Amino acid sequence: MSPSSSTSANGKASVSSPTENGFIDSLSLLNSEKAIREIIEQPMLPGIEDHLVEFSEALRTVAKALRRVTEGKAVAIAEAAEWKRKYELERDRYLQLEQKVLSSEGHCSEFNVDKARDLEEQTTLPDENREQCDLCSGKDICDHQVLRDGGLDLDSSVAQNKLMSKALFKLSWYCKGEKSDRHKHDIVSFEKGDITTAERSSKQISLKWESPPQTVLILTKPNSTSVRVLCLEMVRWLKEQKNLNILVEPRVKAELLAESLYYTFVQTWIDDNDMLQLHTKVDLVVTLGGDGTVLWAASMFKGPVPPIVPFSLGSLDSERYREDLSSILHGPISITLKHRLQCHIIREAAKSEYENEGPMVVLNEVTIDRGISSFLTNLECYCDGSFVTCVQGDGLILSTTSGSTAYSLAAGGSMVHPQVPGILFTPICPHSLSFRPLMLPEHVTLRVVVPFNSRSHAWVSFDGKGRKQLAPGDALVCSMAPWPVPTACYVDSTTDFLRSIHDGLHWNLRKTQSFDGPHDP
Ligand SMILES: NC(=O)c1ccc[n+]([C@@H]2O[C@H](COP(=O)([O-])OP(=O)(O)OC[C@H]3O[C@@H](n4cnc5c(N)ncnc54)[C@H](O)[C@@H]3O)[C@@H](O)[C@H]2O)c1
Ligand SMILES: Nc1ncnc2c1ncn2[C@@H]1O[C@H](COP(=O)(O)OP(=O)(O)OP(=O)(O)O)[C@@H](O)[C@H]1O
Repeated sequence: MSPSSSTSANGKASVSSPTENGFIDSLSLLNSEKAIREIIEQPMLPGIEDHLVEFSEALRTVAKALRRVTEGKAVAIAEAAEWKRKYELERDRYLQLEQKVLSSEGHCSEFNVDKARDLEEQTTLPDENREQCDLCSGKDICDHQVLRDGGLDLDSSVAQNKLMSKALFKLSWYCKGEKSDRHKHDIVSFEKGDITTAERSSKQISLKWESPPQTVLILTKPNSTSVRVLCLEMVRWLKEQKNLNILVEPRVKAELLAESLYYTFVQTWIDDNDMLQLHTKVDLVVTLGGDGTVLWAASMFKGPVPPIVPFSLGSLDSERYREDLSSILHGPISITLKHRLQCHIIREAAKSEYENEGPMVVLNEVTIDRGISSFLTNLECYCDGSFVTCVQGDGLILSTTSGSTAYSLAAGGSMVHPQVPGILFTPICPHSLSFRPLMLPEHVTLRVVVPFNSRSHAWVSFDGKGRKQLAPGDALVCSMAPWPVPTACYVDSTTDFLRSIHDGLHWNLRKTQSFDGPHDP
């Protein structure tokens, strides 16, 4: 039997002989256990601890740098999308200009509504019959060629007797009865050393159709009998009186067909990819339901959104839909451009940028909260790279101004007119007496990070939906989306806003003080 060995606190090995006593095996075991404990407890070799600290700090710096790069990429992707949008707008404007030039040169001089209708019929002919165009002899570009039916794979059982091209419209800004085609931003001038700001730019926006709208998407709140009845009526009226293409969700198409085979003309889409093309086809979206249905409608358009006409059952008179829709289809329409936020989730554990998530686009707000965890959230917030604060409480709401009357309001945020561009920064039940809500300008990028020392995960939700978990090290990056939601007004944006806070929220409702009683002398 070989001698057993153990290591003492000073690191030297001690050797016991098996002949020393009969308990040698258990003794050596006890000795080795003690030795291991001593090794664990003894201080490290001088310098090693410092090296380890340095090494872990270096690793953390590298991780931070990598995360910054990924976040930078997310912002760059959002910027690229914005540039693409600008390019497409510019290209469309150029094509329209070209069309105008051709018209003035006599190529398409008789391009009017009737001609456009004739043209629609021609374009439904097979390709070989479409070579010659009456208006431009097939040589030049007309609107109908640029915009004619593209990717959307509409229900093939439906006879499409009309061309699905987008109606053109123009926006103009009004102020005190004056009209202007250009949206004047606040410009600071300093003529002769005096600083002045230009005319206020917050004006009522008016949308004027340049060609008649042809396709209406109707979205309805599910499981509501009054909504279903109104939808049946409205679809029939829009088809028979206005001769429009009608699109509905697959669920609604099934409901309509279950009601009557009369509704076979109603169109729908087949899969989610088709849904992504809707913005290229739809001229107008009508929602039948409440605010949640408007949020649903906006969520269907990740990019540009067609004008939305909300019919709120219960609160507004849906009986008047014929007059309201007639005047909207004729135009001009007063609209509110409701801003949206775009969000990306940057995962700490992501091995490549493709594992990050986004953009998610919200009309009301993005909320980061503690979910089912009973611990305080611990959220580090940065605005364009500057540290804002650490939110310790139930969570944080980043809200648009049109969402300021929703969850942000319930958490103590201000109500803000929807045409004010900005991002509301509203804590949820902060565990501090001095945490007041903030409002930041629309051009900032906000970053909310769950720090590594957070006791729990956080949860993020988008307009109250699509909950996702944020692990320590994960970040949410949020900025203003380039695609607002144009919403038709009943009167104008200010009157509608005030009406919604009076009627919907009973803002500052108080019994009027009686006249009798003490008066100032
Ligand atoms: N404590 C709260 O107030 C609270 C809590 C969770 C969610 N919400 C809100 O609910 C929204 C989701 O709405 P939903 O309809 O899918 O859920 P929901 O059916 O639970 O409706 C929530 C309520 O919020 C109202 N609402 C939604 N957007 C509004 C807005 N911009 N202005 C005024 N009121 C608004 C709706 O009319 C509805 O009454 C979220 O975006 C969030 O703002 C509020
Ligand atoms: N077309 C739809 N498909 C699926 N879900 C929808 C659709 N339209 C609305 N919803 C969902 O139904 C819920 C209720 O909708 P909505 O807010 O319109 O009704 P409401 O709560 O009765 O209205 P109010 O705003 O008056 O309280 C929302 O969560 C919304 O996301």
